[in-house]
Amino acid sequence: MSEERGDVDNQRKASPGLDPSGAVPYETTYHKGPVILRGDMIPDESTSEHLLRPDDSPDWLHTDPWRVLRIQAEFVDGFSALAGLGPAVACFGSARTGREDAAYVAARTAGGLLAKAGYAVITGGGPGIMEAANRGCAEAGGKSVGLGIELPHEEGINRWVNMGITFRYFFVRKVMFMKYSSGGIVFPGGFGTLDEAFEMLTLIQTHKAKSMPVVFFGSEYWGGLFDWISGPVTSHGMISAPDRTLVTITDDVEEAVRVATGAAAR
Ligand SMILES: C/C(=C\CNc1ncnc2c1ncn2[C@@H]1O[C@H](COP(=O)(O)O)[C@@H](O)[C@H]1O)CO
Repeated sequence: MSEERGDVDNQRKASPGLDPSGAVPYETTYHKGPVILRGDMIPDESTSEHLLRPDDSPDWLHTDPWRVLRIQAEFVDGFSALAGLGPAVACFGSARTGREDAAYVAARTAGGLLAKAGYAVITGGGPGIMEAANRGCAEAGGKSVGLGIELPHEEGINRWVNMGITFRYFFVRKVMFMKYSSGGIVFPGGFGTLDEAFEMLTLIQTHKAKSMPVVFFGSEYWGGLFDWISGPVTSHGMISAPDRTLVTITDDVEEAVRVATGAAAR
């Protein structure tokens, strides 16, 4: 071990005549960063010995301090991978949409149009709408990004992604969606899609994020939700009238892409 260790029992050797009370100064000094320790304060085990000692149990892996480091590592990996991405639009939508579904066809078309307009497509990297948007983008030669999430029994990132990152924590992944997109297209979906769309809207509404276009594709699917938002949610004062203007609803893929890329007035 590199730290200077002394035999504690031999540290305080008598120095006859130094002090009539018999007290003698400490002989050995142990350095621990900026701290010095002497006498009984010197630990039995040096820092290096502690580091290199095999663990008795791996329980510490499940403690919050260690979890915080894993979360930090996930942010570092995400930021490092995405920092140079360039302009991008997030596409959200159901993981369950079949390949024959009209919404799949629309998302694939949108992915292609976004790539041709010079935008990367960022999805959750899963099946359904995510696969469709990644597929359209990859087919058009664009940057097709999948921000996957570790889920038991899931296949992993779809084969149309050319830059994929798998996250353990949903909230870290959400930061990546927000930080690296300048607009979003929300295709029909369930709880996951609603969560992502409303996260985006809430951050914009509260000015935690810059204002960006959010397009809901599919008026028949989303109409009921927005009738309710424009009706009871607004009349009860739960949102203000301008909040309703944060979203565009359309059935036209080209319009969805124009609005999401900021190429059309909202
Ligand atoms: C449940 C199924 C697949 C799950 N796989 C997913 N992979 C990646 N991202 C996912 C997955 N499921 C949900 N998401 C995220 O939520 C949105 C879709 O959720 P919804 O509840 O289906 O609307 C999507 O945008 C993803 O970011 C089926 O095999």
